[in-house]
Amino acid sequence: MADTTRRSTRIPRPGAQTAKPLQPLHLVEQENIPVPTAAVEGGRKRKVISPEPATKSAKRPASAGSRAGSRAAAPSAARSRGAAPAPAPAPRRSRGAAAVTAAVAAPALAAPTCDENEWEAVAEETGWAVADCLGHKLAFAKRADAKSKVEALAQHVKRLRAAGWHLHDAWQRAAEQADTLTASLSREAATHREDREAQGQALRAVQSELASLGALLQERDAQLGEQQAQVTRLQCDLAAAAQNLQAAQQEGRAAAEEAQRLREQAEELAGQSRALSEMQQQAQKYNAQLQEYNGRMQGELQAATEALAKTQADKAGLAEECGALKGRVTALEEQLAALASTSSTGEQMRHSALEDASRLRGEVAAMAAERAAAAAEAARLRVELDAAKREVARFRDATGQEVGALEAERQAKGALQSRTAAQAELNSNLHEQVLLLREQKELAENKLGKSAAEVKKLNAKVKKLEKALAEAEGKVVEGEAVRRRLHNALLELKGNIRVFCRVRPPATGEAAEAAPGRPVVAYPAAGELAGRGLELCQPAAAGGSSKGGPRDVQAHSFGFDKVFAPEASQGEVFEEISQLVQSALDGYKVCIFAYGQTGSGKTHTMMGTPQQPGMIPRAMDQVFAAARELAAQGWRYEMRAAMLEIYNEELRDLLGPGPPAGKKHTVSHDERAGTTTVSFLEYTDVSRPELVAALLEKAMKQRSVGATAMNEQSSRSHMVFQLWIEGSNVATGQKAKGLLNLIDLAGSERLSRSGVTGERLKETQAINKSLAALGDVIAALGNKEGHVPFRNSKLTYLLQTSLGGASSKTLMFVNIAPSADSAQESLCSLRFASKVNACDIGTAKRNVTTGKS
Ligand SMILES: Nc1ncnc2c1ncn2[C@@H]1O[C@H](COP(=O)(O)OP(=O)(O)OP(=O)(O)O)[C@@H](O)[C@H]1O
Repeated sequence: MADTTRRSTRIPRPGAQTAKPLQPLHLVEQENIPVPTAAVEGGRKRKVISPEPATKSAKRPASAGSRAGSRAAAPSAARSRGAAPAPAPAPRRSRGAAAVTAAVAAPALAAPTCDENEWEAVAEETGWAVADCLGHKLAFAKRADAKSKVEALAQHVKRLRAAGWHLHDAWQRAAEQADTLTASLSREAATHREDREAQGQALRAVQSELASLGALLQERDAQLGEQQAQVTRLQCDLAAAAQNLQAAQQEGRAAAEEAQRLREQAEELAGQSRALSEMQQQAQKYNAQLQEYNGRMQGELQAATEALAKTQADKAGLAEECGALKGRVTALEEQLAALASTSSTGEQMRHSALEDASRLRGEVAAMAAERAAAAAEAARLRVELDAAKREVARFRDATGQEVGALEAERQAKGALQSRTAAQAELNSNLHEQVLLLREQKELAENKLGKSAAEVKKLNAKVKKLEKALAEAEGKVVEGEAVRRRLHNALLELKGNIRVFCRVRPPATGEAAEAAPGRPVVAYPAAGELAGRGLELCQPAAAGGSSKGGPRDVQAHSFGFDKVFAPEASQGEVFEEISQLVQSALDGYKVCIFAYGQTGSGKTHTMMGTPQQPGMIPRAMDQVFAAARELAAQGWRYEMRAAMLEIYNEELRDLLGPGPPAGKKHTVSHDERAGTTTVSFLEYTDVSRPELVAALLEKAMKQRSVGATAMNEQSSRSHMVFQLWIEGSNVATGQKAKGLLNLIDLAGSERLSRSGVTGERLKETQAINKSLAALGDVIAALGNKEGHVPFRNSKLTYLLQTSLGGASSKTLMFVNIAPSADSAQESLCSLRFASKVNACDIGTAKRNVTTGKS
């Protein structure tokens, strides 16, 4: 960390460090104002800037006076011993050496004849500076006499002695101050080391906390994912169960309806069955009656048939008898004829025959009567038979009808019985079905009950999961808030003004060595400055020569928040600023500048090329990607972009047509809302990432590009890219308004080196003025001054709300060319950047934040 410059004669004036505002150093050098050279030119000079020095410097004259008094006493004592006047004291080399030199040199200042105030009298009298006195050549008038010559000589010697003592006093004061400064610097270095270690520890703690938080977040994300998948599965199951339940309910309802219908049918059938049973019983009764009647009829028929057969047998007997009687009559008539023929005998015989005949006639008559009676009896019997037959026929008819009816009834009964059986079967089937359905119903009801319980369980589970989900979401949101807080704390810990140095690769033909084997830019590979330190070697020619003779190279060490060697890719550089870009999404106002001499790689860093996109396109990609990621947590973003350049202290819109003729862009601030508006500036909605590339291309084409001696494509204007980000979280109601300013500053260059005249000279002067104004603003902010000179340039006025607010974060890239030719410019840029880097360090706010974190 020690300043390796060998220009040890540059002893700072006390109090100059804080009182002097920052300016680009090439300007400082032009003004020839001594610049305080601290032990380390770069590096963060924590707690250097404080209001204290002003008070100290106010008190200083008194102590200086007392020192002057004590110093005056010593030479007087020496002079009183008559010692010869001492030559001007030699420069002090070290603290110990100074003490020795002071002790030894004082007696050597032999008896001067003038005192401490003598030089002031001489200066007052002559109006000379010490150098004038030392360089004054004594000249005598041609005719001057020896006395006047001696007097003049004595006068001159007196003045020289006074000058000598004055120089000696000045040297001694400087030596004392150097001692004090060295002591305070070493104390501060120790404090600084301790601070840095403490901050390093805090930073490591925060980083590990961040890492564990990140891991926790990832774990939570994974758990959330699993839970969501589980919820989805359960919801599917639930839907399926609900469908099953619905189907089961429908089935149940249908089954109940069917059961009801079957029950009704069964009841109807049971009624029918009962009616049929009654009918059957009646039919059986009727059948029995019919059978009885039939039996009776059969008996009667049998008796009638028997009577008929007897009557017919009687009739046949009568008919036989009648035939036998007829034969006997015939035989008697023949006998009578035979008797008539025999008269006497005949007569007698006739008589007897007559008698016989009359008896026979009687008998025949009796027999005829008998026959007639038999015939009558037969006729009666015949009538009776007919009647019986008719009765039988009638009975038969009746019986047949009855039998038919009975048969029909029997058939009906059979049909009824089979129907009853079928019905009974159906009934039993239905009964079985009813039982089955009842079982099914019970099952369905059970299932329904189970499903309802399951649904209840699932609902409870869903509710639990929803709660867990809400909790997890809450935790994610909380995690996001914690991340934002930690991210902010980390950035604050790192500093609200941070400086990165980037060294571009040497161009073809560019000499990158200050001396053989000594590269112009070297990077400490180990120690505290590894990765963030840089050593610039200035070739002798660029550094000038010293009084002590020609020197070879001058080495200057610097430390920043990060140093990127030429091989660092755009991606690696962006990685370091991505957190800052994220801050814009979190509602911060972010400014990222690229500062450096012409051709040092500012535009390459900010815009890049299509193959190697720079910070602006990468920042846009990140903003869109992060906005997409945050959408899952309910964040919605609206983005508007504008691009403008500041050329010769005038604003020009790079995306729109600009103001109408005769008008100019004006910048106005709304202090309360913390917003800035530029009149006639086109704000383009860039909610779609694909619009950005076209916008950037359009802007780059419009940007003023002119040729200078330093860079063929030198950008002579400051280019400002602004992205307004408005986010709102529908879930939490949070709102964030961020602004991202990405600024490619115009190339800084010393007028003497750029060799420009006319318009270019005017441009260069405007650029230098606005860069100096930027330095002033940063210094005033760093010193917590009451007045910050934002209005001194259009650039600082435009960025007022982004640079000065409590929620602003600033990063400056200092771009360096590695060539020997550019070493002086690089030194100026690095010194400017070092002062910017030192500005915000050691502020109360930062310490409190660090303590908290
Ligand atoms: N990191 C790098 N890697 C490769 N090439 C680079 C790098 N940085 C710068 N260059 C190249 O160096 C040249 C000058 O760079 P650039 O134009 O970015 O400088 P500048 O600082 O913007 O200059 P000016 O102020 O004049 O605009 C360009 O050709 C650029 O491509």
